[in-house]
Amino acid sequence: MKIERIELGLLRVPLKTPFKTALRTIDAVEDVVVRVHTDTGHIGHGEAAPTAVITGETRGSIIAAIDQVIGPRITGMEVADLNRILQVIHTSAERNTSAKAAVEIAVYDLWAQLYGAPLYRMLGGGDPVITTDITISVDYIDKMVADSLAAIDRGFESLKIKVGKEIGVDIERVKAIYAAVEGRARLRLDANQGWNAKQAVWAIRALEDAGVELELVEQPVRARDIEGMRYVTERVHTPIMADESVFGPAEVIDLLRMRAADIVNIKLMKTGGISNAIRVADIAALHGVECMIGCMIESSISVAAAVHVAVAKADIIRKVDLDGPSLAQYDPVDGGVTFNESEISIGDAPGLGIREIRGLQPLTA
Ligand SMILES: C[C@H](N)C(=O)N[C@@H](CCC(=O)O)C(=O)O
Ligand SMILES: [Mg+2]
Repeated sequence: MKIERIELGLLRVPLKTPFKTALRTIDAVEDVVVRVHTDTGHIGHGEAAPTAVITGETRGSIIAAIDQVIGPRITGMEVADLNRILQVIHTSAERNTSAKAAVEIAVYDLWAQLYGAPLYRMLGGGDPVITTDITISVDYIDKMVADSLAAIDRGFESLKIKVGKEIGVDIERVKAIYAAVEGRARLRLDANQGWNAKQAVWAIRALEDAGVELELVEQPVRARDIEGMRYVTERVHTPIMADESVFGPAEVIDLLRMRAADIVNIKLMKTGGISNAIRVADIAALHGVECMIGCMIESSISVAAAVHVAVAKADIIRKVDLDGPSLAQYDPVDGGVTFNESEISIGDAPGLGIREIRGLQPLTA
């Protein structure tokens, strides 16, 4: 099975409600889809989310990186030579992690198809059913309480509450949600870099003192402020999770050596795909640190790949934030992984199992 050409498309799926964080507001999945064609007629699927505020990538930069840099280098290569292809993808450019992720995911999809097995089995196997949390956007307090209760009605038992705006209001937001859902859902907070280190310690201690039980607080301070991450981690009881501070293996080694977080959030769009996601998980495990697997605003193409990784690395990846498809108005993918609110399950189809993507706008051939 040889790679013949790479086709790019644009996918737009409106969200049920605008997704609001301390970093941005967005109302649709607007991702670049990769279809890697082979001489056997098999097609591998991948997806890249342009999240400029986190990875620095835009739709244009992703298209250019794949079309002009990564694509031409892997064309003609044998899918069976997976490790060589991965090396070419990762040495073809610095950064551009979402562009690399999209191509890597498509190549892994083909590699598993080549051997006729679902991808998670090729990655080591596991129980093909997992449970995700859902994100509650930062908003007015009453709206966040109502959204949290609606999520519980949909069957979600774990809520990821976005904060990181007006710190005093953040504390009130979390107290109000906790009072409304206590005993019915676990709460995780994600400040998306919105606080500084002293503010974070103050806010988290205020919540601890008020008896609010939090499973974790994600990325309280600026991505580059690793000292700040350590400052917060050392001073609060609540576990602190690194998200934007950690992209790939090198950052996770530095961060964990400094003991600057208790948990690591792995995202394929930050690691550059599956191979480094597995490395990050293994490095975290060596440090005795557990991981979450998360996503950007992505559809069920790239999130499916993250699900396969989550299943295969379930011993280390103990928390799941793969709610992209649940936030979207519909699932544009036929086949693949089944996203049924909080429950996500993988079938027996080879690779990612994607048969068709509805509404894909072709870009190049
Ligand atoms: C969608 C997921 N639950 C999430 O919150 N992901 C990111 C933000 C993604 C984005 O802005 O696209 C996170 O910070 O964890
Ligand atoms: Mg986050």
